[in-house]
Amino acid sequence: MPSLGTIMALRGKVALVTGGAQGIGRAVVQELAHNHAQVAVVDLNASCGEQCKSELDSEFGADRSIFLQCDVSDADALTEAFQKTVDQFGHLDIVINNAGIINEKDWEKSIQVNLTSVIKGTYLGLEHMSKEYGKAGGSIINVASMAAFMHCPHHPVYTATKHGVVGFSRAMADASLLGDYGVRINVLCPAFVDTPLLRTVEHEDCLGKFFKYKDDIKKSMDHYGLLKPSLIAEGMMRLITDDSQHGAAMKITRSEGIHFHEYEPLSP
Ligand SMILES: NC(=O)C1=CN([C@@H]2O[C@H](COP(=O)(O)OP(=O)(O)OC[C@H]3O[C@@H](n4cnc5c(N)ncnc54)[C@H](O)[C@@H]3O)[C@@H](O)[C@H]2O)C=CC1
Ligand SMILES: CCCCCC(=O)CC\C=C/C=C/C=C/[C@@H](O)[C@@H](O)CCCC(=O)O
Repeated sequence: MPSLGTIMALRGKVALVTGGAQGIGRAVVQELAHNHAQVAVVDLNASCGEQCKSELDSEFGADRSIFLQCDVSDADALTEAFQKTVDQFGHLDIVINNAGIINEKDWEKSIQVNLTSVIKGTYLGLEHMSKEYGKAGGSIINVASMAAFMHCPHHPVYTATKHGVVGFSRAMADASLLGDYGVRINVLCPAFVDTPLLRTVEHEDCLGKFFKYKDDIKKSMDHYGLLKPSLIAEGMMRLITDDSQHGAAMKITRSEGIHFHEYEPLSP
């Protein structure tokens, strides 16, 4: 049951979620709509996206969401998706750069989707929300991973992209303060979550030369356990609605639940 505070915080707000048609993004889209936000679901997968839109229409009405089929690694397409969102709903308040893949074979693609697109999505979010562009402010949450705090031998490029997302997001949070953008920027780092992404590790096309370690990955999943996408959505709602959160790295694990990485203070 959504809290009155969350509904108050999100009613009239417009959110854009990349990778919103499945997995973690789908859970976040559901929670946003449930709390009376309007949502743009941006996803490469047209069939999943149309299914998601149909479900949202049935539960919340056709005016609560749009589905925009888009490859986030295509900068022009992503730019168009942001503009279509603002054209449809009039403004933008929340951006969740969530889309991500595991592909150690076509590792350049992993970097394009998991890091370059998150950078582009952050900059597009600022163009539509930052006071430096005459806008009213907002909130950006980039999705990294607990892989950003560990180094796993079976997906080194994926690990690199997630380290990059954390570093970029925290640096942009500092820039937002310095430049008085009025935009809070945070990063969310889940452990293993029970979504279709985890099933990609069964395919040699995704793990490439590291496919021989796939049993090791499964041991990690068994050891650490799988989280439900709904718990990640709960953490996302906290980052969206808690105005005190800026530059934070939220971790979500089976052992510690929703918590935050504690960074050493920078030496003066
Ligand atoms: N599942 C897990 O164990 C964890 C996932 N994450 C991260 O969470 C985010 C979401 O992952 P999941 O929901 O698990 O994955 P998922 O594969 O279940 O869903 C990802 C969605 O993104 C879409 N997508 C993929 N490439 C795209 C592209 N180029 N353009 C637009 N949409 C695209 C897919 O169509 C899919 O609907 C990713 O950034 C992932 O790295 C982080 C930690 C753990
Ligand atoms: C190839 C599979 C990758 C799937 C997508 C992911 O990003 C999975 C998440 C990657 C690693 C998860 C590690 C989980 C560790 C936690 O459970 C934690 O308890 C370990 C303590 C480290 C810490 O809290 O800093």
